[in-house]
Amino acid sequence: LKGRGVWRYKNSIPGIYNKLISLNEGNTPLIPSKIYKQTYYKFEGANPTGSFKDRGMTVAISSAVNSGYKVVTAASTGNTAASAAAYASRGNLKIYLVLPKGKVALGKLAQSILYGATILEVNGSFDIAMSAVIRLYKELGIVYPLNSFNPWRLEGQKTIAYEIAEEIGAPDNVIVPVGNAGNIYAIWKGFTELYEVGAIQKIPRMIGVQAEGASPIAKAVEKGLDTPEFFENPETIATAIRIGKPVNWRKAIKAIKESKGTALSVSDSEITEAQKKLAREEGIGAEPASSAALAGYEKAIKEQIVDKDEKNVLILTGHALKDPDAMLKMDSKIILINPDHIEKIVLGDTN
Ligand SMILES: Cc1ncc(COP(=O)(O)O)c(/C=C/C(=O)C(=O)O)c1O
Repeated sequence: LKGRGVWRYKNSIPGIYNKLISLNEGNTPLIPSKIYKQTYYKFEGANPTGSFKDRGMTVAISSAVNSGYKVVTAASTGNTAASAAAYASRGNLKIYLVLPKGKVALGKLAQSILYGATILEVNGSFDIAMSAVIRLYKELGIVYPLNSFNPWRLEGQKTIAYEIAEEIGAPDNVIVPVGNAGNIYAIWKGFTELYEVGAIQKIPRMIGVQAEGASPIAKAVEKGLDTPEFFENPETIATAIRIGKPVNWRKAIKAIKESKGTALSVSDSEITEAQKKLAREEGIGAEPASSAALAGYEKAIKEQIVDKDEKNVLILTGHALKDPDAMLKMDSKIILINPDHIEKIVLGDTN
């Protein structure tokens, strides 16, 4: 495992790990944009279970195993579930996933089943599932909570910053989709650690992007509030970030403020258009919540919050395959043909 992905940075990850539970996560592609001169996409969909969650899960599950836990649990909008289930099976741990019934994208539910997790469904939002896990952990203490208030998760996720800096130095702006708000803080923490040891000369501005119907942090930043107004019934097609009460909101606001960044929200239609643009112009398949990064980026350019010619990195947090329903709803070119006449179609198809 030496020299691979997240554990290449073992010395900067706190904790003693006699045993590493790893799927060689990390080392994801940094893809230059065809559209914007100095814009890059950090494609986290290339991780073993298809999202950035694997970076934090390898650390959290390794920590659970090294601490002798046998049972782990996580509430999730889907990607944490898929990742936790994979790493739990890798680490021979029993896992209970608490999921909002009917609100988890197909690919993620399928993965959670595939990896053999016990799935506890609740009627209600992700936030209801989250509060159940917190109560379970506080009352029982025998289960190990894997959500992103678990500091080990963020220690793994901060390696996103390390990889970016190694490849292109410190960007001017980093645009991150925000749900439970751990990742924007983790990435900021990574850049701050590099800055403190002199590896980079400036810390990028952290730009958080939320879906309008689930945007407590974006609204708090826009209104200059210290405490966000939470969303009782968050709603967006970007189900991964359909979170009304982010557990890490304090950390996210700290990262945004200290980096002189900001947070903004985008509509579902802007997210859908961005997902199409990423795929059909950049050749990159990202799920709706990830595409919010491009929607937010283009809105930030329009509002002169960022300059498109600066060195900017968008974090594409999850693979398009996670949410097949979102793709199937898109305009498509499907033509039923008589196979004997295929040349007519192709020769006649001028566009
Ligand atoms: C694709 C994708 N993009 C962005 C986010 C937001 O990251 P955070 O702001 O650190 O929460 C998530 C989060 C998912 C969960 O919270 C979960 O899986 O339970 C995600 O899956």
